[in-house]
Amino acid sequence: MSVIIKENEHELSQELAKLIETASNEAINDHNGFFVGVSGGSLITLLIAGLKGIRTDFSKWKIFFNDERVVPVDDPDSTFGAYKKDLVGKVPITEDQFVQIKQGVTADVAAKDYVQQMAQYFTGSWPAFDLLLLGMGPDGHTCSLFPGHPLLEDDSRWVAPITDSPKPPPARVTITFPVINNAKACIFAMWGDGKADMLRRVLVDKEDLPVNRVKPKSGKLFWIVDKAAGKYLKK
Ligand SMILES: O=C(O)[C@H](O)[C@@H](O)[C@H](O)[C@H](O)COP(=O)(O)O
Repeated sequence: MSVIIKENEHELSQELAKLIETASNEAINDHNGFFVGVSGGSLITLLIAGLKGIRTDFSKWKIFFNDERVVPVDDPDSTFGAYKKDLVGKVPITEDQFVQIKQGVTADVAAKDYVQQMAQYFTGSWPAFDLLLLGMGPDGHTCSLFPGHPLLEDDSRWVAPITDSPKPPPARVTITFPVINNAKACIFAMWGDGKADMLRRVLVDKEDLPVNRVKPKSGKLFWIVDKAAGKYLKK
């Protein structure tokens, strides 16, 4: 595991972009495609800032959602809606490169359908993402895997529905831990004072929180944070 502390949000977004560029170019050289999972929340801001400057063949990217809210695309809560509004057009990525959840169905149906969609790109018992870009919530959740929730133990399916998410909106779909830990690399990226306490609990106290269950078998796990978020971490 590597913990990288950058001076500010700008440097953090540049570092994140550099790691994404390397992962993308390696994947494209290896299998002519880059399969990346993205999260919602504040990560999008970092990606908008960083991705513009990277040199890679964006047309080879297929972008999946680590989790997605079961709402219409034009709802302000839709993660795809946010990427469509804020990222498409600013970097050479088109809408159809995103693997979207099925619209107008329950979380259960959307989760099953998402597995079918993923199965068009991955073989094997678990999908092997080239990279997962993860966020951490203030309670230590990642994707839509929340502390104390039974989904933390789900090891039977690639994508699970959740209808009682403590972070609104309640209905979502999320990849499960076996999928996360089968990824070739995982990156947590975050900034700001608001993340500092939880980062201490996670990385210093090593509490049993969902984010601490992210242990990719590949061993490639990065935490990239700014000085404010990392203020309790040793240099
Ligand atoms: O649906 C979501 O909300 C996200 O996918 C979620 O998993 C996010 O990564 C964390 O909640 C952190 O969000 P922030 O970075 O906005 O705190």
